[in-house]
Amino acid sequence: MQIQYIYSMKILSPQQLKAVETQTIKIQDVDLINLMERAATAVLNWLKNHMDVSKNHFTIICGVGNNGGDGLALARLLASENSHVKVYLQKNNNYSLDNLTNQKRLKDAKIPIEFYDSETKFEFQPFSIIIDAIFGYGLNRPIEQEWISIINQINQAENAVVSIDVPSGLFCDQLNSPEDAVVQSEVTLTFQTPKLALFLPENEKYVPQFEILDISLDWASMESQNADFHYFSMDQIPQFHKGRTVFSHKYEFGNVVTIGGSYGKIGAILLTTKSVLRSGAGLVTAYVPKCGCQIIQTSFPEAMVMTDFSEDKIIAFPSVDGFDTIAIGPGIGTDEKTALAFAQFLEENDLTNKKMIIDADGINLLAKNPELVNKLPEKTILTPHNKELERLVGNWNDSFEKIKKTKEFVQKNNLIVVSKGAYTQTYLPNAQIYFNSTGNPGMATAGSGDVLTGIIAGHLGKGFTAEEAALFGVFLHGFCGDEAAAQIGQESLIASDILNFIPTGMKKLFG
Ligand SMILES: NC(=O)C1=CN([C@@H]2O[C@H](COP(=O)(O)OP(=O)(O)OC[C@H]3O[C@@H](n4cnc5c(N)ncnc54)[C@H](O)[C@@H]3O)[C@@H](O)[C@H]2O)[C@@H](O)CC1
Ligand SMILES: [K+]
Repeated sequence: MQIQYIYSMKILSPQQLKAVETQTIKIQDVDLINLMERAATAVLNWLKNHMDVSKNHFTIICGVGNNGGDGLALARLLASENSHVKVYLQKNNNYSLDNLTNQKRLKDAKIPIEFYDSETKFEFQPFSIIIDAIFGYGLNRPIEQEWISIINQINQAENAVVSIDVPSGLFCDQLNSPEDAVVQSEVTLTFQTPKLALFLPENEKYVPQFEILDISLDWASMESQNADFHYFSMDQIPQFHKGRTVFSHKYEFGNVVTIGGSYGKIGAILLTTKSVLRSGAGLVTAYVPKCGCQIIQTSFPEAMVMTDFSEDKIIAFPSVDGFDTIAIGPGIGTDEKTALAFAQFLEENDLTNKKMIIDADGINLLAKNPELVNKLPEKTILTPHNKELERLVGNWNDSFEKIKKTKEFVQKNNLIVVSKGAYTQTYLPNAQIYFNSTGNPGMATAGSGDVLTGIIAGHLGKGFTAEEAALFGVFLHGFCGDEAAAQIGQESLIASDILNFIPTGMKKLFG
């Protein structure tokens, strides 16, 4: 089978989307009305995959532009599937051309349209699904005062709300102010490529989840746009598969050392070390305080163990001469002696050709002594939580400030930062930022980050570049967490489950 390699899905601005739309129309020799029909059909198909549309009632609230046009076209398609539809359209004399065309098509199909204005009181039937098609990416100012009651009625209704393309009132690439009126969707069905706003924690109440619907916009036109933000999803996976051959031996897949653990926190470095090997690396050695030796040897015989001469914490780092990949941090603690040993390690070793990942308390040790950042080998991967990241780059007031500060930090120091959370953000030194597509809230659990560190270290060992290991490691971690959640649910998911599902996840991805 010929595998089509796709490097990334670009996250485009409204202006870029408009440009892609125009180029698609030209290249594919179609009209906008055809793209609108594709969009409405994609929404219809999504609905059909999730429910029996003929047994459902839909209240479709349309605006005056092309988002509204999508809603009108959807109303016609749903009616032809014998759904019950109630169509509301904003009273106006400035409709877009294709909105007008779809109004006519509804009239021809004898589907009534009820016009609303700012005074209208909607009567939502119980259980009717509200389709929000008021504004899409064309929003260029906050929704005006007089229309706020329309949005409020949607938000206050008990009904489920599905937003088309973007929740109405939400800006695609800037933050709304908290007092703006924005539709709170259950799910947003966004066309072709996700919009930046959908990833930002500030917008969680408007977009708790989204799905991307393919409407076959011209791929080359999308690729030709300059974008700083990308979405890393299934499409990028095949290129990351580096398989084994019959003559492969363990020394080809890296020699990784994991350095961490302290009394009471040996579990963290154990999870990391196991994940390294489960990810397909050849050899792994855990470097732990003496108290960790027996624990690791007993529960994970495949690992080698070296011990510090201290019983309960690391106070001297090992020689890393024979290792190509170094993972530092899980369970290591922030004791003064450990901090000193860490500083000495970075200052006295030539790490130029080493691949390195630092997590958890390793990051806190760095933050305590910020000039140590200069001693890290290039493209060292740091995997902080927000609190740990703040210690490195300073506080931020909103997502855009976080993005700016982290981007500067990464570029200045030639590092990679994996900022963990929903849609984990990976910042590459070339200023590109990737949002991850896998994972679930059940993975916000103790030890989950330790598993991620091991997965990334394992892939570094296997010969992935730092960029590949970070992006794919984050994806795989989320993917295995999703597999685990599918089997055992999110609520009781623990980090060992993510680890135990690495084989299932890898097999599912690569066969
Ligand atoms: N991406 C694509 O290629 C396609 C997009 N389509 C749809 O087209 C939408 C974009 O359509 P439009 O550009 O017509 O824009 P919208 O339908 O989002 O908005 C309509 C118009 O309202 C005006 N407006 C903006 N902010 C306002 C405010 N606060 N109060 C009152 N009026 C305001 C603007 O002039 C804007 O053009 C997408 O979101 C999507 O739903 C599809 O129809 C077809 C293909
Ligand atoms: K919308």
